[in-house]
Amino acid sequence: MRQNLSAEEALEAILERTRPIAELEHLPLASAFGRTLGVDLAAKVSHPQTDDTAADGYACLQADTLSAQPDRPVRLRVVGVSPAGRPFAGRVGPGEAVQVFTGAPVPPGADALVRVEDTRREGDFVWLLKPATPADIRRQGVDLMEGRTYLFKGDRLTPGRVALAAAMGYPTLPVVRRPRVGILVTGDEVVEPGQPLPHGGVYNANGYALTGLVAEAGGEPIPLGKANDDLEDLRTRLTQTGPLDLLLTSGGVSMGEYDIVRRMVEQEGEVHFWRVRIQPGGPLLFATWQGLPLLGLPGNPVSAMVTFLLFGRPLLFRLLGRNDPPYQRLEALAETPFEAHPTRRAYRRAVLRWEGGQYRALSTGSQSSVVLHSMALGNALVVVEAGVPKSAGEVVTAIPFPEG
Ligand SMILES: Nc1nc2c(c(=O)[nH]1)N[C@H]1C(S)=C(S)[C@@H](COP(=O)(O)OP(=O)(O)OC[C@H]3O[C@@H](n4cnc5c(N)ncnc54)[C@H](O)[C@@H]3O)O[C@H]1N2
Ligand code: MOO
Repeated sequence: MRQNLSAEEALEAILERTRPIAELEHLPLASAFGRTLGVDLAAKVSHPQTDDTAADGYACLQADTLSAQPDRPVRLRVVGVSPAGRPFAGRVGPGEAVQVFTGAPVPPGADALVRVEDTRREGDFVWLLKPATPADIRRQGVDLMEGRTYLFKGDRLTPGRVALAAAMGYPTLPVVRRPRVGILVTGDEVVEPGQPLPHGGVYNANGYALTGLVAEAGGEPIPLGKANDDLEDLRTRLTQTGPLDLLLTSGGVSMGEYDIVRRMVEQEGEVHFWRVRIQPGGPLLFATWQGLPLLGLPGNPVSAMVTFLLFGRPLLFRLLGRNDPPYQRLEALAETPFEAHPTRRAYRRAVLRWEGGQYRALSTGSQSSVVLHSMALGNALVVVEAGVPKSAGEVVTAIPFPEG
């Protein structure tokens, strides 16, 4: 078992043991938002399918119209009308024009367009007050070329990408099956909200934090309830589940004799690492137990959430095969000091706001791992390297919390 890893070493150890899920599901477009595309997708059609018009007006031969001016308009004979979806069947010849509407294919023979506001209609004729130009012709394939790949395996399906898949002709999309993530909280003292709180008890916050974080990261949260500080209870709850891709536990990973998650995986599994040089989240544990990866998150609510963001979310992204980074980093101006830890990298909770053309980071106050309200009040972590405190006015690196 490796111990006291840096955050980078811990992340690498997790990712090198995690393979993307190969199973795909085929979903209708409207159900695919937020999912991860499972294959590269090539356009089934070109868009525009053929050269078409970008404006309402008259299509004609540019050469006929070069001398047109408001006081010396050029007259053309209108030989047809073509709305979008109804191409003109004939051919435009010299001295002729076809009235077209936005999205109509450019009539054969025509090479330019004049907008309707630059014309005057008179019966079967139209007066052009300006020369026609090709500027309002949209070229075939300027958006999509048939056969070319525009969406890639691992792309998160944003509204723009689902719309593009629709434009490319796909009614359904192959998406990666969501990772099934079992979530187990541990601790004799942990009580469900709604129950009376016994002396020394604490309401289960972590189970809900992790359910939300897993769903937001693209996983399927599977709550496994709570195990008491008892090996048998823990084992039973972790085995009475359907198939899972990952086990997340909260609590029971530090030094105490009741730290049963750690004891169980030490006895019955393979511990890949325990303890990372970060704060909060120092006691983080990663193991394989009964063939399943198990990420043992520390019980303090802030520690559980921060370690999920830094390690659990990248693990889920790897299972999904996602292309985008699991979290962003940006620079911000510290508005308050951010304390360092002497030997570990600290992740301080902060309120990040955009003002005066830059991000500014303000500490949420007490940085104790028990202060869960710092996660509700704050919207980012400020990274403080070991032994290097940040003063107000310095530039810091911030990791915004993912939306959702
Ligand atoms: N002697 C040492 N003690 C501790 C160390 C250490 O290095 N040496 N590390 C401390 C750190 S740092 C952390 S973080 C915690 C992590 O401990 P565990 O993961 O074993 O967690 P527990 O002891 O079970 O619980 C810690 C804390 O969190 C509360 N908790 C637990 N589950 C929930 C839940 N579902 N919802 C809300 N709150 C929860 C629990 O009541 C405890 O207060 O260990 C330190 N100790
Ligand atoms: O690291 Mo513990 O995670 O400080 O509370």
